[in-house]
Amino acid sequence: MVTSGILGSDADIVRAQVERAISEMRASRPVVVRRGDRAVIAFGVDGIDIASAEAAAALGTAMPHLLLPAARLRRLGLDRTQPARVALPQIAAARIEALALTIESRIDAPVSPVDDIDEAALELARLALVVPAVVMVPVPADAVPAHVLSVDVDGVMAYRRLEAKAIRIVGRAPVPLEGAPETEFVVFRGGEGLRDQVAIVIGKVDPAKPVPVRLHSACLTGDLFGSLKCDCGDQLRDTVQWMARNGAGILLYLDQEGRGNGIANKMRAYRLQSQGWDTYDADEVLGFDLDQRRFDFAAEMLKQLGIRSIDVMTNNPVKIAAMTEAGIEVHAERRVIGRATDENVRYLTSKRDRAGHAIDADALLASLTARK
Ligand SMILES: Nc1nc2c(ncn2[C@@H]2O[C@H](COP(=O)(O)OP(=O)(O)OP(=O)(O)O)[C@@H](O)[C@H]2O)c(=O)[nH]1
Ligand SMILES: [Zn+2]
Repeated sequence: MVTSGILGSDADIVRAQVERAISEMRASRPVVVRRGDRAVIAFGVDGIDIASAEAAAALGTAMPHLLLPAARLRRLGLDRTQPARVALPQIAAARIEALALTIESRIDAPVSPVDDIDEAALELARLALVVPAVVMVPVPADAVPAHVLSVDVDGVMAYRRLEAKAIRIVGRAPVPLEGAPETEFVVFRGGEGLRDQVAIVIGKVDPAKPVPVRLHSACLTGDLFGSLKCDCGDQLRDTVQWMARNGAGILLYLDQEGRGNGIANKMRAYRLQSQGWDTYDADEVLGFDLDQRRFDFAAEMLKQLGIRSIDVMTNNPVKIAAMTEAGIEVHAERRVIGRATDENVRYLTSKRDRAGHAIDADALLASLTARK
């Protein structure tokens, strides 16, 4: 049913609810996740207020549980590919922290499968860029306090897909760059969590031919500050210069810091890395899988710029597959390699070995040795 009201159609209202729920979760406030007459009060573990979780438990009739993603369960010693629940007879802060966050913990109780409400709560945590671990307190639907925001399971699960299409241009202007004077920045709003995404259009792009395109996920440390821990800054600048020299291209600068985990979680992962963990294991300790990113909204940006066929500049097979799946023809692939440093060699070889990136790590190592 489509009705017209102050907030728009029914679909617009559902979208607004999900966006508000993301904001609540980021603020460490509880959210009610509902389906029909089932209701569960969800508390993201990141910044959880134990007193309010206890107050919610006092309203409940069923035992609360802690929801953990597969990556975290693996770190706790279980061979899992799906999330699971652990019963919480009490809302005990120390136990929740041990199960959800502590490095060297082990699972301490049997786990059970998740349901649709659990899946939606985990998706909300991911959209909110908080650690994907959630305390779930089932309550009777009529016991839910009016001031706690409610969100519907189907709305949450459909959100990313719908939002990818809802992206739109909100501003554009010429921004001459060093070495690429004929450049335009085109800002889109939408996609995951309504963030702003930027297409940097270099030179005169001809949509009738395959266009050189790089999808570049934001890396504050590498892109802006020249961090030695990754190769992002080199990839960014080298691509822009290459496009300018070769006539034209588009760099999509995507607000997906930390492989989609957000800057706070990337710093938590870096802290673990400084204690010896590799880039993917560090993310797993925090409950994240290899990569949280989706690129469907990036394909939509290209379509709105009139681009249908691209020469993609990446080493990442997931980016290539995502373009093809979203209906963008990948005419050719070009690799983008930054400088090897003592600090990023392990990161680059991990990307090759664990995420299948097309990185010639032997050549990188040789270039590192040659420079010494
Ligand atoms: N979680 C996490 N993210 C990282 C780490 N190092 C870099 N990143 C992020 O990884 C992403 C790298 O983005 P890209 O260079 O566009 O993508 P890619 O997957 O490396 O693929 P390429 O196109 O081949 O470069 C950025 O969002 C960085 O912030 C890390 O150690 N942990
Ligand atoms: Zn980086």
